[in-house]
Amino acid sequence: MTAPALELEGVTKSFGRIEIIRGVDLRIAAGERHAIIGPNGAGKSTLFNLITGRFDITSGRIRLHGADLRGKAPYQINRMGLSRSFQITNIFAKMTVFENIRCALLWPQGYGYSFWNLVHNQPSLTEGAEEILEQINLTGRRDTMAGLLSYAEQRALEIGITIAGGADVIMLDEPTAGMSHSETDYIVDLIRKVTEGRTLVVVEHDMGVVFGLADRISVLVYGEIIATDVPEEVRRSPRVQEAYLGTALEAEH
Ligand SMILES: Nc1ncnc2c1ncn2[C@@H]1O[C@H](COP(=O)(O)OP(=O)(O)OP(=O)(O)O)[C@@H](O)[C@H]1O
Repeated sequence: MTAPALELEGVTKSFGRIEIIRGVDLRIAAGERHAIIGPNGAGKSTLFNLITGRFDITSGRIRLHGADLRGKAPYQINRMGLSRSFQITNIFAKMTVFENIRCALLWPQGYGYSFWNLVHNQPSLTEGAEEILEQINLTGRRDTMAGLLSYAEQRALEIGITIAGGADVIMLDEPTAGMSHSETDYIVDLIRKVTEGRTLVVVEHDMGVVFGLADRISVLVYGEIIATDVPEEVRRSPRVQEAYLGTALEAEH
């Protein structure tokens, strides 16, 4: 049997004396699109930061394709095939869209930005960058300064940067935050397209996005997963309704 793309076993995280993540077990299969939802302060961002190596876990295990992530730095986890979004802060506003993607392609090859000139004309990088631009629908904005893109386009670029390294597990933290309905639809389509054949873990507040995108959903409440299931079952679960979804779905309308 192949190992899950991501596996959490009894994961806890305490800040000082307060336990924020309280024994999370989760298995996400390769190719699955998985959403983590829950009320404010439930610990979603903390869990995200534990998986990506930004925070150390207090106890438990996290495995990526069977490999234990304990003690690994975020860049090492990235090289093991997991890439996360950093919202728009990862974008170089004064570089073009194309240059942003090409930079992102350089990182996993071990080049720093100081080598930029050396690789300026490397054809495989140029081709790779063009391919990603196509996937994120920004070919027409190739030579635009990233800082001049619309908000939704910047988020699309951010997703392009996230997938550029070739990671097969993609983690997105609230990819549609602050978007209008039409921008949200645009980004959801794009996420669906670029995560085809990859594993997606998404933390998201917009229930329309979650139910439209996820194969399975985990509901985190006070640092514990109270349900992991397909969207219909999660929606039907009385426990989830009571703890979270009733109010979250009402907030949608
Ligand atoms: N570095 C930290 N030190 C101490 N407490 C923290 C730290 N980071 C988060 N917390 C606390 O952990 C709890 C969970 O926070 P977290 O941001 O993970 O929740 P969340 O589910 O992502 O919330 P939201 O939906 O509002 O983004 C909160 O009570 C928060 O105050």
